[in-house]
Amino acid sequence: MNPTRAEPDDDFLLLVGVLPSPLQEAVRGLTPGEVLEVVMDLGRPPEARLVQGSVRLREEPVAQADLEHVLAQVGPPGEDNRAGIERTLHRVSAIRNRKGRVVGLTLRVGRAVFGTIDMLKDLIASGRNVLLLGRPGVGKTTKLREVARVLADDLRKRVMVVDTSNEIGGDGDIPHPGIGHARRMQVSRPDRQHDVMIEAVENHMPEAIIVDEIGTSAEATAARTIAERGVQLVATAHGNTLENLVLNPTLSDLVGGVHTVTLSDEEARRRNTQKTVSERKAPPTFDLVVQMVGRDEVLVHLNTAEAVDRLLAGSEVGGERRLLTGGEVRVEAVPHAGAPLPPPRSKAAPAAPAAPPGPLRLFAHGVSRDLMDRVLRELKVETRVVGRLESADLILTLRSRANDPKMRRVVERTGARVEMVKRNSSAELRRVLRGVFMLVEGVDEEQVREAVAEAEHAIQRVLNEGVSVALAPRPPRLRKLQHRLVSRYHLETVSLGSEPLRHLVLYPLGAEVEAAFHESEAEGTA
Ligand SMILES: Nc1ncnc2c1ncn2[C@@H]1O[C@H](COP(=O)(O)OP(=O)(O)OP(=O)(O)O)[C@@H](O)[C@H]1O
Repeated sequence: MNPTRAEPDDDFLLLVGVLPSPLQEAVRGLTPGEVLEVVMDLGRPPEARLVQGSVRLREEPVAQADLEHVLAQVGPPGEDNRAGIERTLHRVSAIRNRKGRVVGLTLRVGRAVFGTIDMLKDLIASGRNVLLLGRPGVGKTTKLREVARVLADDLRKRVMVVDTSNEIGGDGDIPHPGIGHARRMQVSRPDRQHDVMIEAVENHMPEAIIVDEIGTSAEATAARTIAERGVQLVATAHGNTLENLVLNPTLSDLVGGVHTVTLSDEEARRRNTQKTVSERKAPPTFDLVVQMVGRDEVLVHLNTAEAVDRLLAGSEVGGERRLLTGGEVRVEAVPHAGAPLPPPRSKAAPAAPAAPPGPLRLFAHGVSRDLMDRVLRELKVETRVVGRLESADLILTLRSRANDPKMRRVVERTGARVEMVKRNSSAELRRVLRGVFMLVEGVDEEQVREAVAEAEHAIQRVLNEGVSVALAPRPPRLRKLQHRLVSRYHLETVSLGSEPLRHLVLYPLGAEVEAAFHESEAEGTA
């Protein structure tokens, strides 16, 4: 049996079937493709969580008998408090009280989604190790399942899925067709995942290994062992962004690990830094990191080593944004900025051998090349000025030439970013390029770092917890920088208060924000 696009709906009915009958009726009334989870908490009305928001399934609260009804269908949850429904991809997770009795259930709809990794296919096919990051529920497991199928069926590799909670290959001993011909190893207890990862390499000669949720240092070590044996590893890890991972002492090893080193006075002067700095310790286990911003939007770090080095040097990491819209994949370069990377300090900490994605490629369209070169030198940003429109990641165009049909055609094809300058003056070029590279004039680097770190932390909280978060008061330039960072995640921001206490507040997606408050920083007028 091959999975088809229609199959999830048939599978969906199997999940509906384990619910008490009044709830079955309510869930059947919903559009299957929009249901992500059914949530049943003792003493509260049951709910369905949808792609957009959630709905109550009935007013009457969930009773113990309702929970027992579901558990009788799916069997007792394992040590990870999860149970499955045989030959489906659904997952039922239990919440227990202090005495061990189940008082809540989350029934997650699992789906095999064909084509969901179209925007990552080249990365997967490259044979390099890929780590997927993203907030819970963003669709990491669904992508990983399709990675297994594509590697096994389309690229004809010997693939082994290490399936700790049977989430990738589904419940039961025969894997779900969603993983294609990939083989699957079940894991008896979650704390054995690292053993099974090693067992997979030693006993079954795989060319690729797929693992969901690397979360412990034993698993990080197993991942390194697999990578050292030349087996391709595609995995997910706890953590939403590369920054989270680097700051996580247990998992930072996946991206090379971090240690603190003390520089000589001369070296510190040369780099213009403090004497004690954080540096990457080793080559990363994963060559590429894919940060899932949404189901159909990712930020790819094509060279983990370089991205981590930039992060530790306090610079913008940049990357490649990929978007799937109407079946088309659009790729845009996200420029990185800040000080150039320090050279490797000694042979003990070499840079990873992976091919670097290179600096941002810039094309001057109607803009004086000499002037642009001069401003770029002055701003000390790392770019390569290219001679062909087709090779550019970023096109700097004179406003009067912005509608040039040839340029528009190229942009449509390459997805290059276009920035406009009103006139050929160095002040204007400086203004635009500063915006592109997020350079902030008149504030010291430490303040910039702090404002960026604060905004990133808040973004994660808003995305994970769905709450609004107020940032500390900042001067207008830093608020503008924070606003720009937040807007990449399509979150709402407003500025509140008056100077010097004016500050940004971040709101979750879709929150109703009073239009009158809308952030003027967006237009750069603050
Ligand atoms: N491309 C997609 N199309 C339709 N549904 C999807 C898609 N991606 C994910 N989903 C649905 O969204 C929900 C969450 O997906 P998934 O379990 O893959 O997320 P996750 O990031 O692995 O979450 P967690 O970290 O909590 O395990 C599931 O109900 C899944 O079926």
